[in-house]
Amino acid sequence: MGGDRKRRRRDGSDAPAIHPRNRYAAAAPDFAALAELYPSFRPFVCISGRGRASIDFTDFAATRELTRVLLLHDHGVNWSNYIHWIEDLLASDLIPPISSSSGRVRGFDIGTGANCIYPLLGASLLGWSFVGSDVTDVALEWAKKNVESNPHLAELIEIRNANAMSSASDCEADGREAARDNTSGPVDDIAKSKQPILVGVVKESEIFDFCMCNPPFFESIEEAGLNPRTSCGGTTEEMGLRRGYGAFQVLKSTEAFFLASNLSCKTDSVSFSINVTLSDNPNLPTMTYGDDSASSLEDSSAKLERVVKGESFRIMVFEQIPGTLLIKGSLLNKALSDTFLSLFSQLEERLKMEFLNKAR
Ligand SMILES: C[S@@+](CC[C@H](N)C(=O)[O-])C[C@H]1O[C@@H](n2cnc3c(N)ncnc32)[C@H](O)[C@@H]1O
Repeated sequence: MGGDRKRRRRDGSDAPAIHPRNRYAAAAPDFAALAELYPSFRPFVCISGRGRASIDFTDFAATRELTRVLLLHDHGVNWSNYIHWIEDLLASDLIPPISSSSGRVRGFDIGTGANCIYPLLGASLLGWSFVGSDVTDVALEWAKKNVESNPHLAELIEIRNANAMSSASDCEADGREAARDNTSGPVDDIAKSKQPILVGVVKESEIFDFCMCNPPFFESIEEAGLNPRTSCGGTTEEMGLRRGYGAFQVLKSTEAFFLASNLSCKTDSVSFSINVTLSDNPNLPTMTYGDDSASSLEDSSAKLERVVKGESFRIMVFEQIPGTLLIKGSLLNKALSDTFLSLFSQLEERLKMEFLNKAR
């Protein structure tokens, strides 16, 4: 069974081909084996006349349990816990019931991310409807694509650009304000510069049963790096390198970037990670990329002269969800925080230039 296979629908059209890197491209999930392993899934599995184990895909409870065991078994994730905790809260006396006109639970996911994971899970596991907001173009674009590629859930999920919504409502508010009083008062710069979260993003008269959010949100990679116990992911994790570029290509480009800076790299192509060691007496970086990056690499070489020996940081490339590669840097030596942040942001620029520009 190859990844190029195309199934014919009953109406004669081609069903969308399964992506070749989809974990089920070569072999569909083994329902019998899953039933052996997960007793909760067993009642939904039936054996056809030809001895094939399957489930009734029109049964909501069966598809819900299948989603849960596949996420757990094949992806090692219990993402659905978050959704089930909300489910428990809604069923408890802590939150008064809200009767929406549709009778459907409706949630607001602040910062839904490129994966849009919670709206997708909430809609598929429990039939809830969602508004998922975000502020970065890449997250918004991929969240929409992820919703569109699940047409059975698309009706239930709306993706909202928090920036666009709130600037529209700011304009309206400013207009109203100006009409009332055309002597403008002092502007609160801090409030203006903050990104909107709910005000202006939630529409007037909209009602939600709950609002959820999976922080942290960082303004910049520097801010993310302020906590020495966190790996330097933040906005970079949402960089979203597109399909068509494998993790291996990105790993190799990352390695080339560090080698060009005369840094020593230990690349592990099994775990898709690179351990980078800064020398205490580095040579000037050799330029392999365009002249435009010369000054920034020279800056970093000046910084390198002040640094210490030993493995300094680790870069990992991984695919968190199909279609989005994440590049994560972890600082191994706290003393190198400045150098790490500087090199990591140069790497981010480099990879964006190489992979995002090509993909446009
Ligand atoms: C840690 S990620 C969470 C992604 C996803 N919800 C998850 O749990 O995997 C945080 C997300 O919040 C977004 N974000 C940051 N500030 C925001 C704001 N003011 N409103 C909406 N989204 C925001 C970021 O762009 C990022 O996609």
